Amino acid sequence: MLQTISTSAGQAADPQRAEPLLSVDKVTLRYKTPSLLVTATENVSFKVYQSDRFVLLGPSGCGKSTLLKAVGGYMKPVGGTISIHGRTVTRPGPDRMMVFQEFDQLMPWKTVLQNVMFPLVTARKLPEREAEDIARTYIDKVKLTRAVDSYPHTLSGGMKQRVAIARGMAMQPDILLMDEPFAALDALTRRQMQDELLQLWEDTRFTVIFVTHSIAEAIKISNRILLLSPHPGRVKAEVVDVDKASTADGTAQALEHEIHNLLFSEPGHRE
Ligand SMILES: Nc1ncnc2c1ncn2[C@@H]1O[C@H](COP(=O)(O)OP(=O)(O)OP(=O)(O)O)[C@@H](O)[C@H]1O
Repeated sequence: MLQTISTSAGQAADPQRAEPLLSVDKVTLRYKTPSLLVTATENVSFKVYQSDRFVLLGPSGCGKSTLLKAVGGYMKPVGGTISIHGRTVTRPGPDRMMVFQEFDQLMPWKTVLQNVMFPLVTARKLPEREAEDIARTYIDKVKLTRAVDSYPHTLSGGMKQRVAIARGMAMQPDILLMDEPFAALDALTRRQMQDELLQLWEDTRFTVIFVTHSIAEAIKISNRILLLSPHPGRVKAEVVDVDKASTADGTAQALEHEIHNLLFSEPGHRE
């Protein structure tokens, strides 16, 4: 099992899949505030392939969300490049849809159907009829058929996250970017949503980058995990073939233990 962990700084390549969908190459990301310059990530490299369930994992402040924002095109690297299908990312686009942790990412004055249709009509410029058909398909996939005409304030947190996932997936992006989408849910709903996400993946084999600071969630959701250390975020190791490890008896716990040690092994570090 331990051979699935590579400490070669996010460069683990899969010879079976030569062309990565996304390449993050030596990326440094900084925030400028009036009083200081914060380096969120430094020299981070990784590759994401078609149908990967790629997890960015690390303690609070290691730059997971910042990396996701940069892949989304909302932030420009001060060093390095991010490219999709070989084209440098310079701005947000419908090829990268984001799902956030917050439950208020839906438009409260629109129904579930209207929320899911919105980017299809505005960004993809689809006719209403076609947008509605696609939206209904994805609303069915996330098991919200009966709530299609409901407004967000009448839905539970888990249902709202399902709508956000349906809205992202309906756009059929190259990559779905998920920033701790289940972190604000209760433990039971969270587990249920993880199972549903995996079922959706079995169904459509979409490519997803998923941010979490839960090691157990990372192991359950992913096929590959990038481990980041904080202040500034640097690649600590990459775990490949996670799905094989997590389905073998007792291996998931051993892997969880191993990842925990890798992430929190520095002297004096607190979780
Ligand atoms: N808008 C901002 N302005 C200045 N600094 C920021 C800003 N957003 C994040 N940072 C800093 O950048 C670093 C990385 O933050 P980021 O939110 O990407 O980490 P994270 O790994 O996603 O953390 P968490 O798990 O707590 O969400 C932190 O030191 C944070 O304080």
